[in-house]
Amino acid sequence: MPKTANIEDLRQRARRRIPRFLFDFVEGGADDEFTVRANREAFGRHAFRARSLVDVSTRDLSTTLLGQRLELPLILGPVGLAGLLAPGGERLAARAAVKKGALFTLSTMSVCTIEEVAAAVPAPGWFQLYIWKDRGITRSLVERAKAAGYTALCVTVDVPDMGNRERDVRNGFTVPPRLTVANAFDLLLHLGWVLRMTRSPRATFGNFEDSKALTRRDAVSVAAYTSRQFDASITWADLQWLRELWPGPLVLKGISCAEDARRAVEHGVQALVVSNHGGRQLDGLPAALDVLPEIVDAVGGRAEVILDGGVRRGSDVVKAIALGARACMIGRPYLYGLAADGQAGVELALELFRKEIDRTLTLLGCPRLDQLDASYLRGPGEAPRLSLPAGRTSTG
Ligand SMILES: Cc1cc2nc3c(=O)[nH]c(=O)nc-3n(C[C@H](O)[C@H](O)[C@H](O)COP(=O)(O)O)c2cc1C
Ligand SMILES: CC(C)CC(=O)C(=O)O
Repeated sequence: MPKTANIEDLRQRARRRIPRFLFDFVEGGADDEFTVRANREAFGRHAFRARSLVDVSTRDLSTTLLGQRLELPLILGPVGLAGLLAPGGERLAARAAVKKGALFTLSTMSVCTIEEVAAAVPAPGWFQLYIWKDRGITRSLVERAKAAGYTALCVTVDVPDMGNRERDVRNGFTVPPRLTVANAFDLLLHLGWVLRMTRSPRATFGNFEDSKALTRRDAVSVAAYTSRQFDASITWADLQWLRELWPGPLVLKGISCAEDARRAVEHGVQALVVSNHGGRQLDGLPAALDVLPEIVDAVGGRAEVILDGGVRRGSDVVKAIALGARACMIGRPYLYGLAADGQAGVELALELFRKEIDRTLTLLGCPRLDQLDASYLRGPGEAPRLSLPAGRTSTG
């Protein structure tokens, strides 16, 4: 098999290794997937301004995030159902993050439980919260995360209801996944995945008893399950309630305009994730990278800003940090690794990023990540657009 040179190669490996309905769940976005594509294309509108004759013989890729030192400026974003890609998927990804000096965020909607992931690593990372209509359940999630030692609560604010994921509708994707006439051939082609999953203790949302009880006969779509549970009535006022439950750092994920960024800071949020949920929620939102400068400006250093969406290259990370992000969050890139080769695949994804960030800093003439600023970029209008071959989001 040819060597895996970049994240796109890892994506191709993942595509071959898991059933189509699962790959589509990972890959897909909402409606026409305009925002999914926009996230990626935005990076091509920024070109570098490199400096020459700078001593770049040693480089420093480290950063600090909410006081924690990271060897790599990368956060594995919260991802529901990662445990369907490989048995124990969330545990494997959390271990890979620790090994490579990145940070892991566990989703409320994980297959492994809050406690299982915490027990798999020396110190757990962040816990991502979806607010349930039943506040007793929400409270219990926060208390479990606190007891298990998660270091920050990352509240996702862009899912009052699920985005319209048409690939999942078409594929009839359910939790737990079901054998149907339509997907029988797909499953037959991926017997390795079927066998691997028979070793998995569960294929549903592990943190919830009602979900754990779901059988293949009463399987539900992700949209139906979350619509029943997620609270679409939450407002800024509810953050105060969360503050009382969670004394540690609070992160808001899914901020996409300056007004909300300012409000988040006024509510004492320590970090915010500029994100459109990887284009999976409101289709038509601009690329996360395009709204980053407006948000960095609105925050004015009063909170840490993280860029999430479309990051596929080390050079993307360098561009986001030059525009004021402290770190980048990645979703699909590490899921490709997990699907392709379990923990080793996630480590490979992170190693590809590490090498690319390192090489970019070297060639850019900026040996330290913390020295990056907008002077290392030529913005849209200042430089010709860098474009990939038609229809490609990366090479490979
Ligand atoms: C399969 C999948 C499941 C996701 N589940 C969650 C989730 O449970 N909670 C959440 O806040 N974001 C979730 N996200 C969004 C990611 O955290 C992240 O915002 C997005 O993937 C970033 O875009 P990228 O995939 O281009 O890196 C999910 C994304 C994917 C691809
Ligand atoms: C399982 C889902 C609720 C996770 C999610 O937020 C997503 O798919 O984007």
